[in-house]
Parts: sequence; structure tokens; C-alpha cells
Amino acid sequence: MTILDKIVIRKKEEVAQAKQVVSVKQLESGLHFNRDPYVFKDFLLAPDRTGIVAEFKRRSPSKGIINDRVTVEEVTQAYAAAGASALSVLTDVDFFGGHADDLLAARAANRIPVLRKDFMIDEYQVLEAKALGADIILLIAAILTPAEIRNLSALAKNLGLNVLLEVHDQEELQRSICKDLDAIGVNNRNLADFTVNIQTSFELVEQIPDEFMKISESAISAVETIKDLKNAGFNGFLIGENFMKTTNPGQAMRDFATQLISV
Ligand SMILES: O=C(O)c1ccccc1NCC(=O)[C@H](O)[C@H](O)COP(=O)(O)O
Repeated sequence: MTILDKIVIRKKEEVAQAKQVVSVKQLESGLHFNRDPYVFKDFLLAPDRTGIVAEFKRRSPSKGIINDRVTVEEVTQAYAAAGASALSVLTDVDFFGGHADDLLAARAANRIPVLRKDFMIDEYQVLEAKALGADIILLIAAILTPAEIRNLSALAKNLGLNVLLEVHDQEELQRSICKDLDAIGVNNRNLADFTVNIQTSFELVEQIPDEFMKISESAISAVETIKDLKNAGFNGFLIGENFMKTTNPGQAMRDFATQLISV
């Protein structure tokens, strides 16, 4: 069994429990339910932003604890001030040490799009994402059928949310593309065995239709890589560990963004 299989099994239990505690009706009366989400594309393409989707990531299955000494408010505000186009906030508790409260805190502290980074398998989680104030949801092709992707993305669109589809190879991409997606992310990390290879992005970028924003995800640690990814056609760059492993992730993002201007 891969880590992804384990995460999905746990996620099904979590969603079933959550439905017992908070009804769909209660979600729909939630704090942020009627808020208009930010448009992801506008922030990715804004000339005064970097295209970086900066992630708040306390720990991960591949690395264990990355940083448990910083707060979501201080880090995400510093990311936004340093030119992040969007924030990625992990809400998975068991495998990433995240929490729904992290998303609420990031939302309250910032005025740029926030991605709910989780393993979405049920419509309930999409409603939750909206209630928590997310602007973007992630759909991972490796854990969803094409029909599930169509249904979850259609619901997200109805709620005004942006949809980022994550793929790892050409087969996932071709079977998963549908009309309600806004962005397609190529994950350079193989979620089954944790190996990382930035070439995955370069190999897949030309297969992604131009109507979608193109995001390269994971294992990005050099400004030169961003330059190469931009030249290859990517609009966005999801970066977590490279910033979070430092004592001051916001400053690490600022230094990175400053170097980006000169490459
Ligand atoms: O990061 C992991 O170990 C991981 C394991 C299993 C499923 C997902 C995982 N990560 C989620 C991500 O995609 C990354 O957090 C994100 O792309 C940022 O990656 P990085 O810059 O390498 O932290």
C-alpha cells in the first residue's frame, strides 16, 4: 500500500466523521460562504507578483517535521508581502500536521488567493473549502476518477472557486482534463515513492492546453529553475519545503524573489 492509499483511507474516515459534526447546511451558513473568491489567474499573471504559490507546510510524509516553530499568520503574511501570487495551506492533520484553522488564519490575514491543500475525495470537502475561505481547491488525478474530477470541479465552479488539477504523467493528464479546471499542476514528486524529478514538468508542459494556467509543483529550490520553467511555458511555481525548512520562511521567500528579479 502506498502513502497515497493510506491518506485516502484516512481521508474517507475523516470526511464521514466531519459530516456527523457539521452538516452541509451549517457549512453553507459559514463565515466565508458568500465571499467572492479571488481569481487565481489574475494573481498568477500580475506583473508585480512572482507566480510563486508559497506553501505553509509543517511536516510531510517524505521529510517528517519541516518546521513547527512558526505561525501561519507570520509566514503567510511575509509570503504575500514578498510577492507570492497565492498561498497554499495544508489542512490535512494526520500526515502534514495542518488544520482547517490554518486556512481560516491564512484567509483572515491575507488578501491574495489561498489554496486549500488537501486530498479532496468528496463534495463535502469542497463546501468546507468554501466555508473556510479558500479561493482554490486541489484535485489530484492519481486519487480520482475522471467522473469524480468532473463532478468536484463543477461543484467548485458553481461556488466560484478556482480549480487546480494535479497530474504526474501524460496518462493522468489526458484522462482528467475537463472544462471546469482553471489550472493544471505538474507534480515533480511521485506521490507513491516520493522520488522527485523536475524533468516531469518539462516533459509534460507542451501537452497542457493553453487555455489552462500551468503550474510546476514540488522540489523547486533554485531561481534558475523558475527561469527555465517560465521559458518552457509555466505561469506558476508551487514551493513549500525550500522556504519552510528555514528558520524564517518569509525572509527565505523574500530573498528568493529578489534573486528572481535578476535572472
Ligand atoms: O511532500 C510530501 O512528502 C508529499 C507526500 C505525499 C503526498 C503529497 C506530498 N506533498 C504535497 C505536495 O505536493 C507538496 O507539498 C507541494 O507541491 C510543495 O512541494 P515542496 O516544494 O517540495 O515542499
